[in-house]
Amino acid sequence: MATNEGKAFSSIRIIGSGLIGTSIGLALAARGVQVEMLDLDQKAQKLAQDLIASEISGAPEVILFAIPASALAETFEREFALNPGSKFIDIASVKTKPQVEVSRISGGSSRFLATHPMAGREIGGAASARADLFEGRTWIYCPTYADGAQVDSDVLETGLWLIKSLGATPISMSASRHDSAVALVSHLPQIVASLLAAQLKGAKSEDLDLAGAGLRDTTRIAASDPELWQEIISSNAQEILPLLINLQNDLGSLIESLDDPAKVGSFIAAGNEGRSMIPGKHGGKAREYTQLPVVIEDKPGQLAALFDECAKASVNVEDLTIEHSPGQFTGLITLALSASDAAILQKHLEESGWNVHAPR
Ligand SMILES: NC(=O)C1=CN([C@@H]2O[C@H](COP(=O)(O)OP(=O)(O)OC[C@H]3O[C@@H](n4cnc5c(N)ncnc54)[C@H](O)[C@@H]3O)[C@@H](O)[C@H]2O)C=CC1
Ligand SMILES: O=C(O)C(=O)Cc1ccc(O)cc1
Repeated sequence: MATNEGKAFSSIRIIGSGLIGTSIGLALAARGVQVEMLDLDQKAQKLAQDLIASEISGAPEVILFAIPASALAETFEREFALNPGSKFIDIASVKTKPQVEVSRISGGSSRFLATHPMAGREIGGAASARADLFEGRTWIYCPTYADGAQVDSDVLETGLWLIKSLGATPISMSASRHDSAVALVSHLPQIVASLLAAQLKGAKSEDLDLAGAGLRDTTRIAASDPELWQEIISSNAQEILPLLINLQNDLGSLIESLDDPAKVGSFIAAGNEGRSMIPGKHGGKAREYTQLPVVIEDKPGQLAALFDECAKASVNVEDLTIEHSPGQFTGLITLALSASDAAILQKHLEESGWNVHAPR
């Protein structure tokens, strides 16, 4: 069925039974799609297939490549020759290279949709897979090739259905635009996290014992797979290079200015500015919410009671954070709401005797 939600399908072969392939397989099987998992590594394939507990009958309607981009050309060529009636999708982290390689194969371009879910984890493998990995995330797709060729509409509609049924938001983009955007928002952060974490080599363990959330937050993705990332960075080097040169210049300026407090402050302020530009998890412009702090007692049922008050006041809580230290008898809940809802809730909580503080 072709609708504005895309074109549903009933069977898929997923080649690559790692983090992304297995996550897609889990989510599709939960929506009733028959899923066959393949992998060069028999153990990975068996684990993924056991987790997904599904099988296909007949030729797959869709073949999805969840493998490193370096393996795509050969795998696509083989599968395309064997399954001329199927539709082909990939999810690799770079998009120009797969499109160029597929377009070398006669008839390939129109049957192949290059896509990239902007979601993942730093730990690969089927064991890390999650069916909800793509919920609320953006997922880029590239319906047009650099030479002007177009992906067939049935392949496109099928890809859109897959993306939407996994809870992601599809974003259409050219492959070159994609590669330039992800150089900044994905590849540069990976490089910086890796460089930062590498500075810890040889550090004293008693120093590392002092590490707080800041070091963990800024180095989480430094745990990523070197083989996968060397390939991503090498194939997008052209887009990454100018960003690294900017970074090198900024680092050089900081080194020159370390004894100038005003200049050091302006580096930190520039970081505040950049950080504030990162949108919410659904993509799009960051929305400013009003933060309403509420101090609660550390006893069972307090959080549920607070949500009950939110329901009574008919306000919509957009987000919340909880700060609580072990041994402390209170916890700080910060609710994110629209400015008008924050004012309504503040009044309601004050009248009901809650320890609510001024919104900010
Ligand atoms: N890790 C992440 O967060 C994200 C990764 N991606 C992309 O997804 C793809 C897969 O990445 P992960 O699932 O993280 O890696 P992974 O390492 O968890 O899984 C990759 C799997 O592909 C298999 N494989 C490699 N070559 C193969 C071939 N020729 N035929 C069959 N199987 C083959 C490997 O044995 C492995 O099981 C990569 O292209 C990556 O750039 C995209 C978005 C996010
Ligand atoms: O773990 C994270 O936060 C990531 O950002 C993972 C990731 C890795 C590779 C991609 O192409 C997209 C996303």
